[in-house]
Amino acid sequence: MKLKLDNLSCGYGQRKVLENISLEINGGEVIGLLGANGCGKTTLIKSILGLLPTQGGEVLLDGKNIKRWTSAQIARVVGYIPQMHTPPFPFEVLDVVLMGRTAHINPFASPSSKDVKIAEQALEMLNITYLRNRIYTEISGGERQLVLIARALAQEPKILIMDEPTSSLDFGNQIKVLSHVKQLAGLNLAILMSCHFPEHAFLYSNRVVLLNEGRILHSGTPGETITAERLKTLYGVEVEIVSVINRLNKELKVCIPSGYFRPEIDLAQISATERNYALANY
Ligand SMILES: Nc1ncnc2c1ncn2[C@@H]1O[C@H](COP(=O)(O)OP(=O)(O)OP(=O)(O)O)[C@@H](O)[C@H]1O
Repeated sequence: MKLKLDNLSCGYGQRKVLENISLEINGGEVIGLLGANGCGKTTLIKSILGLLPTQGGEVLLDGKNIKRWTSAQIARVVGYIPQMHTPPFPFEVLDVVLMGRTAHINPFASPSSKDVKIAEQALEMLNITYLRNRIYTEISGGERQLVLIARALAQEPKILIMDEPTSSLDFGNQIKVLSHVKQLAGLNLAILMSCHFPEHAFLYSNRVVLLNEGRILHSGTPGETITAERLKTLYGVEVEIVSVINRLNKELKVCIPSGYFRPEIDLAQISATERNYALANY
């Protein structure tokens, strides 16, 4: 299944946030959406999902304008993991995950034992079976994030859209979740994921889209697209991109801030203002 954005413009009321966004996502691909706070990542995601009216252009799902798909049809193929989610009722975790099955269940039917099994498998896959009977409103932000990912997996979507899926996860869970995302792409899911870390995009995405000043600054493979110069344009900081070889002899790229962390500076050799600046930014 393919998701295509054709010259999409989006924003709020009269206010334009993004324009001329054209992009294609195919099964088997992970696309990383990178950009500074407020550049429009969530706005784009909400516009794709029809949660925000578009201001121009088209969103095409398998070649058909998404406006011509019913919400039930969309829910059967597109999974969405929002940045934050506060449910109005204190549901049990398993019930939250079962909500992912809604589009597959007849309107007045209860979840079948097959649905419960799929929901339990999703919990198991993310190693959070221990949360099964906990109350969703009484677990941590990171745990909720994992539950939302389980809910999206239980939905068995063809396209998965994730808004900063690792934002409240600890270091280990970030790696586990992103590795899992990559595995899902291996099962032919098309995945669009906004993220704040270029290194995550290097490690887990096939393509990267850089958003800046309301447009796509560049898109392409992570290696070709994420450069120190473009990160400076995006985030306003100097970084060095360094290649390292891991123990499996695979080349990995890491981004190291430069200009802010300068242990080589001899504090005795610089002015008081420079010293204060260096110490403040150490
Ligand atoms: N409901 C809204 N009404 C009007 N403007 C909004 C609304 N929500 C967001 N904006 C504005 O739209 C712009 C893009 O916001 P958006 O949330 O898409 O950014 P983002 O890239 O997802 O940011 P972050 O990385 O901080 O999550 C920002 O200038 C923001 O202030």
